[in-house]
Amino acid sequence: MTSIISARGLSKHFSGPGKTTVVAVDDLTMDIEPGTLTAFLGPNGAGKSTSLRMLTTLLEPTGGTARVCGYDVAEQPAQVRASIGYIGQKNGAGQYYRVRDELLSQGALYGLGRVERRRRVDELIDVLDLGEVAKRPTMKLSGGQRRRVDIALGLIPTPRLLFLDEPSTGLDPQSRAHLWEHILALRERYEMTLVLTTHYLDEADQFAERVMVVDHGRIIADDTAPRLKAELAGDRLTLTVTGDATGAVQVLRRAAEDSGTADAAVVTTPVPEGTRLVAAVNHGDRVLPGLLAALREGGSDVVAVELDRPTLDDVFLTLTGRSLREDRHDVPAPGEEVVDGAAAGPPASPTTSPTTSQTSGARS
Ligand SMILES: Nc1ncnc2c1ncn2[C@@H]1O[C@H](COP(=O)(O)OP(=O)(O)OP(=O)(O)O)[C@@H](O)[C@H]1O
Repeated sequence: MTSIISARGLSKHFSGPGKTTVVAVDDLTMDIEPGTLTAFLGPNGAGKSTSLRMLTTLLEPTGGTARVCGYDVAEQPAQVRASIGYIGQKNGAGQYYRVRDELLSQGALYGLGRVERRRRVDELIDVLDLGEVAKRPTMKLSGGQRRRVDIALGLIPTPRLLFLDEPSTGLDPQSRAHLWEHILALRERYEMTLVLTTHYLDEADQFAERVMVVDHGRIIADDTAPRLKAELAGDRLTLTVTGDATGAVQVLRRAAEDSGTADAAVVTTPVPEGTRLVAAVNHGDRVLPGLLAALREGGSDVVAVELDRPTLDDVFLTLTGRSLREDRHDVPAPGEEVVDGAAAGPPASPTTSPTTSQTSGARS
């Protein structure tokens, strides 16, 4: 199948403080198949937005090449922009305009005729569940509703490929879940390819078919979430045993080694009932029955068992020695203002700017 995105050695360097260079993206090489949902997952400053901004032609790469929807991002930016949608991190709808009017203006900007424009806007209002707020000015909407208006703006020209930069950041869990329902429904309805960035481990885990883990500008892992978890982070098995735990430690260590885990160390902690033993094992569900039988045979008395499945955070921890959760802190990139709901007009023209709901000035 022909890739809808194909990047080779894409990189972006910025000038940092003094005479330093910030390598924001380093040698990004990947192919993305049409119809897939890919998530770039990584901590603040990992290079996720910069990657998206190069692929959407908002930033000129320092090196490397990329083709998006069959067009070269450097040589044919107008064609790339006409084929994609891009929803940036900031809210883009004009604060004082009513939602429906804002969407209609975007339709006019993209050259849709009056009838087609209305049809498209009404369809998006319906699909994105904006009917109740369609006559309200954007500034009177909740964060989740505004994000849905942003997405509607980005979808006016029916792009085949939609880029979303942190679509749900800052929303409460209920609004996030609601927004995701819409994103998934839109994907199905318009058969779009989606590429998004996120800090949320659960979102990448649950919704993306492919997770690209990014750290310090590089892709450090790229696979489905189940495979990343199975291959890079074992299950965590916790046993509580009474009496002398020496034999149980040996049995557990052997089981962990046999399961092929990268680190078969057993951590022991005294607890009121006896000793708690913790080890990483691969395929804990399959290991557990045999392990319990071996412990019983060896005379160990197991009083409690817990099996924790790995998360993508465990994957990140294995790869980097750091937790994504600890890395998370909301800081703006240099040169970026923190403006909640910053008003930004629609793109200057459909051929000079991508379908964006964000001010499209490059950061470089
Ligand atoms: N215009 C700029 N000038 C200098 N450095 C920049 C600029 N834009 C981004 N950077 C730096 O490039 C690196 C990658 O930034 P980027 O915004 O791509 O990260 P990110 O993974 O999207 O982070 P976040 O999750 O916070 O949005 C960071 O070190 C950032 O500070």
